[in-house]
Amino acid sequence: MAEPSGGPVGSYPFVKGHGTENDFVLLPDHDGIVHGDLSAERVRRLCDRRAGIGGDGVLRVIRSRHVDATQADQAEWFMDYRNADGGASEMCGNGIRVFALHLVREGLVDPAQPIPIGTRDGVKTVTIAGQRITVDLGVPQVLGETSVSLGDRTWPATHVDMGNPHAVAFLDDSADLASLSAPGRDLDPPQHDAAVYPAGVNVELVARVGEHHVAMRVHERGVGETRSCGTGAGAVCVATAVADGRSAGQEATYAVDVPGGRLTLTWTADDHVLLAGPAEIVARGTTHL
Ligand SMILES: N[C@@H](CCC[C@H](N)C(=O)O)C(=O)O
Repeated sequence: MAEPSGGPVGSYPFVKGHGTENDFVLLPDHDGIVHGDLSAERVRRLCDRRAGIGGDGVLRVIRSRHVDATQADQAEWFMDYRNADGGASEMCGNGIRVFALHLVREGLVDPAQPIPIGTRDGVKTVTIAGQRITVDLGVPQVLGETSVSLGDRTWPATHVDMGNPHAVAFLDDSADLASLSAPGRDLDPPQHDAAVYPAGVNVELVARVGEHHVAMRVHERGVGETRSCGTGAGAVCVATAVADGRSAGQEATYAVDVPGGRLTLTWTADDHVLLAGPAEIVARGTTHL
């Protein structure tokens, strides 16, 4: 039974999961009849960490044919991703790994085969090998230099498009990522060039840890600081490899430490970015939110 606004009345199922502590509320809505247009207000209620279930975003689990018929012949399932503020984004690298795990747990796909999933950035392929869930994020675009600021500090940043927009800034060797906010506090929203990013941006602040090993904090568009960002880690891999002088056709792999764990990123010789790491489903239930 649908509300006039297109949302549901009564209880409906949800699933909670995370990838390196980037956490999501999944809404099974296979044929698009439970949640209608899925309003921004409903997404905000679900993601609210005090009055709701809590999450960095919502992943509606829906068949591609109900969202984008052009993807339906390649991918049965579509990840309808929304940021915690209710806005849509093109892609979510951790979300799609959690989404694939959910499809497997529900018996909706064969985990032994590559799993194609539709997104607003086109079809992505996920593969599962034990605890390691890998998504091919596709071909990155390095779009030049910009800058980002936090308080009275400004850094040069690399503009990387991973399907969604990113600004990657490297801190001085001596800089401490933890010092970017008061102890136990989240990052304030970094300032960016609105002319470069008219639709907003995800900002990654990066420190080198060792050879082919970096650490990052991220402030996500539409969310705030999160414990991890998969496309952000992909952008960091690309910006770091460029800074390290990677030449076209050369494979580069980086360990990327995030507050919620570690991701492994590979920029392949054929120019794709692969994001690998763990994902977990932690709860299933019903909600009336
Ligand atoms: N956490 C995600 C990215 C989610 C979307 C982002 N906030 C945006 O607005 O582009 C990831 O793991 O990639």
